[in-house]
Amino acid sequence: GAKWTYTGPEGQSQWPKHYPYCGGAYQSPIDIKSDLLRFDPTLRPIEVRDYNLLPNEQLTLGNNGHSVQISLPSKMHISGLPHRYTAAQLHFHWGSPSRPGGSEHLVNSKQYAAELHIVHFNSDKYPNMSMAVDKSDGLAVLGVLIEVGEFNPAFEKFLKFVNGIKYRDQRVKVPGFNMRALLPARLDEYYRYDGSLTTPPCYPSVLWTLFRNHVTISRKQFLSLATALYSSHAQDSAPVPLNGNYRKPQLADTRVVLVSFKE
Ligand SMILES: NS(=O)(=O)c1c(F)c(F)c(S(=O)(=O)CCO)c(N[C@H]2CCc3ccccc32)c1F
Ligand SMILES: [Zn+2]
Repeated sequence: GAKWTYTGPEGQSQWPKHYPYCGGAYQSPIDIKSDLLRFDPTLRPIEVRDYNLLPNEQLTLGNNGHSVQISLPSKMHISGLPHRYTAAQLHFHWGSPSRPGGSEHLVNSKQYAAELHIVHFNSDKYPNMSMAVDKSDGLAVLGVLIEVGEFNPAFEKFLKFVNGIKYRDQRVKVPGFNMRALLPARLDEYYRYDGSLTTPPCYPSVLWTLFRNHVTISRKQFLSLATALYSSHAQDSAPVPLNGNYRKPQLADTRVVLVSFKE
């Protein structure tokens, strides 16, 4: 589609001009405030299946100009939701060295340093992401909030290759690793709400699961994410740094955020 950015003349306030859903209802991310929460005892622990990839199962790590993404094998999936959701890709949102806040979801107006999204599609009903992406029951995204703190060995499995994908449309193969290690320990504690893609075309097609507990990466790891990448092509004369790739919180309207945990 047409080019869009997070700031500037094609920035997020302009997205609805070319992508009408971006100005519509059920938009993500949101600021998850206490007064929106409702405890739901029927919310089961998230069960991730076949997330433990072996080194010989190579993954494609890429810079798509909007984020750093890893394409995921279709054996990876979530069970325990109303339908089976098959993994498609994971990507990140982060801030910049000068403004370290870069998560998309906020919790009681606290913005974290970064956020991981693992995108899945409803493979019970749709053959692939493209057919699922604009359906109200099409997608399920797992969100993990990221803080700067302890070094994270799981993140290092791909962060050590980011210098090979500095520019838009560059891709490298990386050895598979245990994707479960990217998630927090407790998969039974999470926020759940109906929302959208946080990038154009902003389809309201996402069942959001944001884990209650954050994970950490070291300052050095954060800086490699926030300083290594460009949203411009290698041959472009003016390199455009890729950071601050997060959408601002959208109106919750009448939406309730279900929580799987008390207090
Ligand atoms: N925050 S989010 O989860 O809403 C979200 C993104 F923020 C994001 F950047 C991407 S992207 O593919 O890296 C770039 C623009 O689509 C996707 N990609 C999705 C949307 C469309 C599509 C098609 C195939 C594989 C993945 C995706 C995404 F679902
Ligand atoms: Zn995302």
